[in-house]
Amino acid sequence: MRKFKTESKKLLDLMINSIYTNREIFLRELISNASDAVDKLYFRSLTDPEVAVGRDDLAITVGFSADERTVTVSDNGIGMTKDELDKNLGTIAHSDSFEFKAAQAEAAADSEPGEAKGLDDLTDVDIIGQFGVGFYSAFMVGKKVRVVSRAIGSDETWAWESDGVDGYDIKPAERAEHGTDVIVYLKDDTADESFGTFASEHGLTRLIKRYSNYVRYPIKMEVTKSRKVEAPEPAEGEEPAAPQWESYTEVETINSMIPIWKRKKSEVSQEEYDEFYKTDFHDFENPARTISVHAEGSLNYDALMFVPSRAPWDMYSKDYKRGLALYSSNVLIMDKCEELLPDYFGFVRGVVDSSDLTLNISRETLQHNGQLRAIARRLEKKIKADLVNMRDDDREAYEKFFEQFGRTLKFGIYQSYGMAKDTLGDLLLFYSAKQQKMITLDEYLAAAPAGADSIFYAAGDSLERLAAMPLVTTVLAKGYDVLLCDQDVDEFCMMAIGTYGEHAVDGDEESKQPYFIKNVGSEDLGLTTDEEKKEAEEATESNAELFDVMREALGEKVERVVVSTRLTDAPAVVTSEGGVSLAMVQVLKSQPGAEGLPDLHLVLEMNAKHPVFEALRAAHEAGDDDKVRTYAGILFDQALLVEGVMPDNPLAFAQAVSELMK
Ligand SMILES: Nc1ncnc2c1ncn2[C@@H]1O[C@H](COP(=O)(O)OP(=O)(O)OP(=O)(O)O)[C@@H](O)[C@H]1O
Repeated sequence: MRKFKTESKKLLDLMINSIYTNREIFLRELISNASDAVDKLYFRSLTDPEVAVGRDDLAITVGFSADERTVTVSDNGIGMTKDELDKNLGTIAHSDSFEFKAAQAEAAADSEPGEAKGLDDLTDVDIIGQFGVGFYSAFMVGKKVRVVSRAIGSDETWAWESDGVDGYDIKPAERAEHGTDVIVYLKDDTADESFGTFASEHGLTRLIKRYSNYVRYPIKMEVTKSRKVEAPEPAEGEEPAAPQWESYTEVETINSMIPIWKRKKSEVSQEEYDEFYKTDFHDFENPARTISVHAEGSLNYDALMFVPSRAPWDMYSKDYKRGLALYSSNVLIMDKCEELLPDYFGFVRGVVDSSDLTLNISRETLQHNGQLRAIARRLEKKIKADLVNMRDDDREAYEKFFEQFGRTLKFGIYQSYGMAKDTLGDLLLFYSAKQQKMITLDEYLAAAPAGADSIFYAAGDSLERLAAMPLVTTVLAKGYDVLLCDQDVDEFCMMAIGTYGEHAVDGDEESKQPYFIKNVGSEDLGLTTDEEKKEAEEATESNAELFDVMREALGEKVERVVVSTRLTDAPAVVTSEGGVSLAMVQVLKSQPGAEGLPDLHLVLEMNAKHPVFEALRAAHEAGDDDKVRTYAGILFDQALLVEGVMPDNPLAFAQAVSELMK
């Protein structure tokens, strides 16, 4: 027996047991090797007139025997001589494929222009192997592996055999033509693992489809089918016999071969894209958008991405895993590569294929992901551009998209503390109280009165309620629009955006200022003239005694009672100082771990022109402060109710109102 030419058996052991965590990938590795072997032969046929094989003759065959517990991967590729078997399979981490690739790259660099010699000229050749370890993954599932190979142009066949522990034997064998059979003798089943399941039609077709669907040579397998047996015509008067079925076998190509993402967009119909999306991403609806990218240059990759029509049911659960499927040279590396998508575009599904990636040894994780990050950045730009197109060219579709995924975009801004606002800000839609439809921030600004320097919004839990809120109606009455925000994330998102775009100050193009995003319920909107402010301050002062009584009656609930500058119809309103609005506190309260909430600084603002205010003054002047206290409580509670907030003590409110009715 020959010993493995590696420093220690430990390396092999380590490899089999630790590098690959996922045992089923052994088939992917063996098929990739077979694909490399046929690719090499094809390459040889292009340069060596002695080798007469056509591309159509080349194939990979997968077979199994349930009784003998074997899985076989065969190819009619380049094959290996006795020496090559020894060198390639006897030395761990020796990759002939890698050397082949390097040699071709060198040839390409040296060749004269127009001289088709290097691998780069032959885009039809695409070698997958590079580390010289993939083959050994067969020992993760096999107790013995036998490789029968005949090199092209040789009349000798040799069989390499090993149990993957100490070493291997190479002995003469028989094979009709050039190529290689790798026969894996599956390990015995254990209580935890059933290796036998690999030796089944279902098990193998599943793995081929999953990992090797886009290998560019046909992967053939004998599959069992059933057909109806032609029954003889029943004799006169006889009932026709029940239909009989028989099973038969047929060799089928299991993989689909041509990756749809490598085809030019102009050559693929939308129906084909839709079918691919629905089959591969298990959706029953067509995608809302299809984004196909073919990049050549410093980074080479193909990407095919889809925006689903509907958010998957688990989209907003913490178990949802974002990511694009990552292929390298047509072989699946990873189902969901998170690094390829930012969180806020996590709803995008799709595939990226790049032969440029430096894969680490197990191909399951990527060692140097600088390239990956560069691809991710470009994909992000593509997705953004596509969404902008949809927003501008197909507004109805965009609004549907936003209904499904707008929350994700808003979270993206909030979670990035506003950093992502340049990417996402112009994609947002909010309900305009004035225009009564969904609009973008830019559309808000375009319709704003001359000189406007802010974007106003109101947050709460229902659009109807928000539209009727005095805080909103007064701003509308002044000719400004208010964006009505009814999602829990809205106010957080607005605060994270903070400012948006910019405008010239007093017509001076040199000095630009951003538009401030302001909550009508918690910020000075800058809509009051100095005179109005002064008037309100004086009115507050002259009613100081009355307001003291009211404030005391309300205890801790309010910081101050003042005359409002913003009210038109309503008798009173509750606003908040310090940036945290009433609506936001409601959202925070509903979250788990709501303790430690920021202190609210509430202000009861009174409408000095409202008859209720007159009634309060009259009661106070008549010395009836009990009435003042009751009214203060009712006013405060009803102002909360108008904003959709439940008073602390609804019963007391109801009793006070009933009392008044008597
Ligand atoms: N079916 C095959 N036909 C011809 N040569 C093969 C076959 N399978 C393996 N080899 C040879 O054995 C070498 C080692 O294979 P192995 O799978 O361990 O590494 P690799 O394919 O080069 O790299 P990787 O670890 O990235 O898969 C290959 O480079 C190739 O030269």
